[in-house]
Amino acid sequence: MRDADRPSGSPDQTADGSSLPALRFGDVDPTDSEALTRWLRARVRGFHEAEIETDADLERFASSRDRTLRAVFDDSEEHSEIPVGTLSAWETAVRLPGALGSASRPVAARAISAVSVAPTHRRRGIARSLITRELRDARDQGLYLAVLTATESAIYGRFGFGPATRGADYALDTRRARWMAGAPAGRVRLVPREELRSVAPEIDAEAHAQVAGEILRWPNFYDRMLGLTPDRRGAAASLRAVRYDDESGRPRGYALYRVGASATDPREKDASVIELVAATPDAYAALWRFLADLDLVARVQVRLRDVDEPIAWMVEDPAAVTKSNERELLWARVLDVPEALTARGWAAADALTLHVHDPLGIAEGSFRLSTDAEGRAEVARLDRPGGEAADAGLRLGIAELGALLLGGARAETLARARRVLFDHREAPARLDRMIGGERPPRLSSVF
Ligand SMILES: CC(=O)SCCNC(=O)CCNC(=O)[C@H](O)C(C)(C)COP(=O)(O)OP(=O)(O)OC[C@H]1O[C@@H](n2cnc3c(N)ncnc32)[C@H](O)[C@@H]1OP(=O)(O)O
Repeated sequence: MRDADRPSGSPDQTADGSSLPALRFGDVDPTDSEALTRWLRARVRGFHEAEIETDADLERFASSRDRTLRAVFDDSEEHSEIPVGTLSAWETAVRLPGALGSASRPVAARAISAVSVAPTHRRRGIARSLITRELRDARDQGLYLAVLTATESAIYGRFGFGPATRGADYALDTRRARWMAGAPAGRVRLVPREELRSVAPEIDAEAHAQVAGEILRWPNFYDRMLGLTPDRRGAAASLRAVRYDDESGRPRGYALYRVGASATDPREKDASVIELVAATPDAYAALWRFLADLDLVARVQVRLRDVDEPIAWMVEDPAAVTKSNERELLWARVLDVPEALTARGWAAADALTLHVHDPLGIAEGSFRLSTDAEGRAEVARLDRPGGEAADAGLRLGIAELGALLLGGARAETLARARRVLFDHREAPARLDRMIGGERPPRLSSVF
């Protein structure tokens, strides 16, 4: 490779271990458009997506310019300027549960995405090396949590990620929708999509504070969601936006939807909801009623909602609502146990010992978790594991702790699955009471 062809950025070191010879790990400068394009070509190749050919294709990945782009290069390749491995990372805020009854708390976390390896280089440990480095780097930067959404759920448990939120899809049969309560007093207005751009982040912030699990959405997220970016303009032509204003005229919710031919019956139409965000129960009810009342529409379909979405309780006939495709979405990886446990709010005062195993050795240890009636926790590292564990102690992996942290999994269930082991039978239930669980955590977007 000629020097001029060398990828920009600064490959930092040779790969670790003899299993990865001739590979260089380095960061790509996202402000160098040629280097960024090469990185993106590797990324789309890894995900089997269409090649990057036009500026509009590049625009699809505009958020990459604000991220740390990791790359692995193979100098023995003919086109060695194109990475054989990619990973992107950025600092985000994830919402952890607040103390009982209070708002969820945004805490800093490393978000990881775009993990891909060239089809020619799979199963040689490249992804393992990229992910392990990223987790250690995040911990060294003082972050105590890493998060991702996965394409395949079998991959990330081995790196200490636990499934932390679950979501489900719903369909409402509009012909069977008879409402249990009267219509809210506010107003639903059809608005140009551009108009939602300024209010959507505010409504999101209010709605997301009511649940754990959401991550901070980035500016380009809104532009793309609303169809305002060049690559989305065509598809956005059929996108409609509505906003709900409460009685005082304050925007409290919005929905984005499109009406199209039904997948199940060509004579009918479905409303597919791209986004429905409600900061109040009135906003939620009004937006659903608006969607269900749309002429020509036989079904309203929504994706990635709560696992116990209220819509089924709003209609007389619960069978008018079909739930499907329940699945995990956010994966959480604890990098520092005391910091992560003290960052969330707790629901009951108690004390337990946790013996945490970490296959990567990043956050391993034994800890005494004490919570008080105000929802605060103190966590002490135990120097002599075992010595203080005469009381109820629990043994669990770091992935199980990640699943429990946001309240999306129950220690009792994990104990029955033998993924949480206990000295005293009541210990898992005590941990569950401390964790609480007013509303299951939820993430509404893939990243
Ligand atoms: C957060 C995100 O970005 S999610 C997106 C993930 N990327 C994709 O789905 C794109 C298509 N797939 C790929 O590019 C690659 O196959 C990757 C990134 C999933 C894996 O890359 P590889 O370099 O082959 O993985 P690597 O060799 O490091 O394997 C790491 C471990 O994961 C396991 N693994 C890798 N892929 C899979 C899979 N698809 N299903 C189950 N296990 C897997 C390996 O067996 C290995 O296990 P071990 O270390 O315990 O023995």
